[in-house]
Amino acid sequence: MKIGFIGAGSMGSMLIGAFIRTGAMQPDNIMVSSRTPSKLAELAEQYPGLQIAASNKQAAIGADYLFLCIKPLDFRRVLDEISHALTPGQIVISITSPVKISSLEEMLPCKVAKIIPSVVNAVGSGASLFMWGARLTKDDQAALWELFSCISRPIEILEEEVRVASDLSSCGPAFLAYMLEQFIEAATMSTGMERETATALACEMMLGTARLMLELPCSPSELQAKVSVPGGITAAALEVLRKTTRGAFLQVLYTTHEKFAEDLDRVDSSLFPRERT
Ligand SMILES: NC(=O)C1=CN([C@@H]2O[C@H](COP(=O)(O)OP(=O)(O)OC[C@H]3O[C@@H](n4cnc5c(N)ncnc54)[C@H](OP(=O)(O)O)[C@@H]3O)[C@@H](O)[C@H]2O)C=CC1
Ligand SMILES: O=C(O)[C@@H]1CCC=N1
Repeated sequence: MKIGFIGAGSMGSMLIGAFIRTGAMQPDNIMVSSRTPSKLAELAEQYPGLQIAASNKQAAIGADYLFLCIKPLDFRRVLDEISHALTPGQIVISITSPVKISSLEEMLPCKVAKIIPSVVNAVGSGASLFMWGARLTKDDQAALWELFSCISRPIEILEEEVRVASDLSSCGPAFLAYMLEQFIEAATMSTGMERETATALACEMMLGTARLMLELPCSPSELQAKVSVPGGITAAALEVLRKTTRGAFLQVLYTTHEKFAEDLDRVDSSLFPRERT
């Protein structure tokens, strides 16, 4: 088994670490290439046995799975480097939402899957969003599903809904971290509570909230009702929160979708500069 990774940035390193820690991959089976050699050296030091490729092409040659953990506008260059080295039986996994599966299938001779991870997969939590390319067999799909089950909860989505799904699953940790930051800041500033204590309380609360909603299960409104004693403190504070944040997430989604539409155009022009411009 050979597993190639191109791109050892935030997500490439996260996936490698998560797969190794759960035993889903052995370092000896992994070969990584990236632009900045120091990041590769760090990974090799962290995971003895992990192989550093001299080029993207070397990472691609013979890989059963080849993960492309690069940003949208880096695809053209990387695909040019690796496309002739790939063969029909290999599986390329792209983790990048605005690069369409059909574009990858047009440019590569192999099978393609689009799987969007989330930073929280680092702790075996969160979802991974699955979109299948047309050339994958049922066995390929089952094997990829099993692999990602080791680090996440795989969820199949339509490629057309990748933006909103990624907003919830992959951008979501940043959005919620921002809100927790506000909450913690308010707690420490208004009462003098230690930041460490406030952070621990907020994090435990967030973990428990998500678990309760999934495991009871209960809806967000049901959970609000459970905590809000009629005429009590939570109900009063929720009113303030509703007034001050109403419509915020609509604005958030509007922003991500607008940026995504621009990215789709930019990626398309970079992948097919002559044909489609
Ligand atoms: N961050 C997140 O939470 C999530 C990100 N994604 C998607 O994953 C993709 C990667 O994101 P992320 O890891 O955060 O980005 P990073 O910038 O952290 O990582 C990208 C990596 O690709 C490397 N790279 C760039 N060009 C080349 C090249 N020509 N050959 C080889 N390596 C190259 C970069 O090298 P260098 O170190 O020199 O810059 C960098 O290490 C993006 O498309 C993003 O949308 C998806 C889900 C969640
Ligand atoms: O910020 C970004 O563009 C990426 C996409 C999903 C999470 N991070």
